[in-house]
Amino acid sequence: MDTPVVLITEELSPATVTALGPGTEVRRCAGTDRAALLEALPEADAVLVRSATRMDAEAIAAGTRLKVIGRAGVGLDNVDVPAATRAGVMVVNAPTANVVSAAELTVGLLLAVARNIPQAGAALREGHWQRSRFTGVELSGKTLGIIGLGRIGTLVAQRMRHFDMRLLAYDPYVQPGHAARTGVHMTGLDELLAESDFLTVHLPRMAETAGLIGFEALQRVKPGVRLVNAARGGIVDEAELYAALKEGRVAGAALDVFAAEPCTDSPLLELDNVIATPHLGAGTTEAQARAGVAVAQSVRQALAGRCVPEAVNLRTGTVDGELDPWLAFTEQLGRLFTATAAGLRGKLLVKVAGEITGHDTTALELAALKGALGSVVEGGVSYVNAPLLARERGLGTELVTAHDAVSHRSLVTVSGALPSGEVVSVSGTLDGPGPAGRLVEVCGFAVDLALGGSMAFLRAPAGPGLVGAVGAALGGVPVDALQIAHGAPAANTGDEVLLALNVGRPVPRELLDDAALRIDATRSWSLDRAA
Ligand SMILES: NC(=O)c1ccc[n+]([C@@H]2O[C@H](COP(=O)([O-])OP(=O)(O)OC[C@H]3O[C@@H](n4cnc5c(N)ncnc54)[C@H](O)[C@@H]3O)[C@@H](O)[C@H]2O)c1
Ligand SMILES: O=C(O)CC[C@@H](O)C(=O)O
Repeated sequence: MDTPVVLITEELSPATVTALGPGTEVRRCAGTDRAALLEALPEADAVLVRSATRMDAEAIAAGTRLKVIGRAGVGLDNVDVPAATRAGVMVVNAPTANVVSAAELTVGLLLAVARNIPQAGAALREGHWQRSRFTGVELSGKTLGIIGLGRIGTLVAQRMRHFDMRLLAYDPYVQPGHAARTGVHMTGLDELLAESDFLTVHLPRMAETAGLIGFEALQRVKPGVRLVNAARGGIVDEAELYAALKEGRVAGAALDVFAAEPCTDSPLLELDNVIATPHLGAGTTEAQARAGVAVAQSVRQALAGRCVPEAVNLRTGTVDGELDPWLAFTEQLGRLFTATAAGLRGKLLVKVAGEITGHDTTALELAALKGALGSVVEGGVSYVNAPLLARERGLGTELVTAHDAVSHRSLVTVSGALPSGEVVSVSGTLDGPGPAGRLVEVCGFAVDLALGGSMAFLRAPAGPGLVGAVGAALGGVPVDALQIAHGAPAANTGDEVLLALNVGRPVPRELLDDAALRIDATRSWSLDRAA
């Protein structure tokens, strides 16, 4: 396999490249230079961005080899996650890496907007010693309204409690118990706006939150309120905020984020009662190192074909390391299932039995689906888009687990019913020495062959001379192993047997047809080495 190319499009901590390790080729381009980005993406297996690179549908489509987008930070508003999911591209972020830094900046902005610190400092540099002009207000005894009590909102609450502030929060998705433990009283938005002396916003930017603090909300604020936004631009309507600041209804604002960034010419920047920073919430050495390393580690896992706990568009969470070999193996079973069933209909049942059920095996359902769809769906199938592609084809999946795997330590079976009612199933295990898995059952026939490489199967009436006839038909195709498998006692296989072969190279269809003809096979199929 070629060395994967990781494209870095923004300034990231040097620790990021170290964490990517020697097995990747790092390339760089400026994510804000659209033409350069679109030119570099087609060769990238992974792209690492912060908030300034727009990974929209066009950019994702340009990344024809792209397997993962790593966002070294929290917000994903610059990444089109649905477009990535459709394209089978994993999106990973570093959801907790910079929350402390963002909360600390918020605390700094609250103090700065209360005491006019930046303005007073700037005036002093210009030679003006103006003490009364910059008289501020205390935080102690005042009410702080926190809009969005998630990770950062909570850290801000925990810190501001020590400034003797009364804490209110508006967040319809937070449990009251969490707020109570943090010393915060939950309210409706109107009550919070009416009662707060300081407001701080900690929401993601989404359709629902864009413009949330707009004309109506700013009409309802307590006159003289001071507002901090270190979350995302656009949640506070900039034109309405400007008007409210001019009128004095809002006494001051501290803004770290803007609707369009970089932002150097907003009318807000001309107001004396506005202080601003250039999106510095995550701008600390610690946060950058944490975010870079976390996202680099996730990207490495994604490039190695593993499930990544931090992936935002993947159904599985953490996958135990011990389950890793089972993922690739179950994917192979999924491929063999599709070849055996000659199609995909209705529902794919993934049964996991035995010792491995001691782990969370949800990812095996995805692995089977990825394998099952891989040979029949054009374009890439990944853990990310497999559920979507299955839904589009009306294919359901179900995972069932059983404690006991009968004669194996652990066993995975992928099965499904054909329109005729016939059940197709394939089972395999990784029991035994070595990493290679064994195929132990195909449609009720008990086999014992290595699963992998190229295989061929013929189902035919039992009788003499089967092996010779098949061998003669396959001619020069090297046969590594051949078994005549009989139906398991409970299987409804009649007087048929299954000839199952491990072959050294893919069997051309015409040779398999010839072999089938010679032994009156009722069905024949093959599995080629996975690409
Ligand atoms: N300035 C910076 O550099 C910087 C750094 C980190 C994060 N951020 C921004 O801060 C935001 C918050 O980060 P977080 O880690 O706390 O996220 P989070 O997901 O932990 O918290 C967001 C909270 O908003 C709430 N919420 C969602 N929709 C809401 C709505 N319509 N009304 C009220 N509440 C709603 C959620 O329930 C959640 O509790 C991020 O989305 C990111 O955009 C900015
Ligand atoms: O500095 C950055 O890249 C943005 C940080 C922050 O806004 C985030 O969403 O993580």
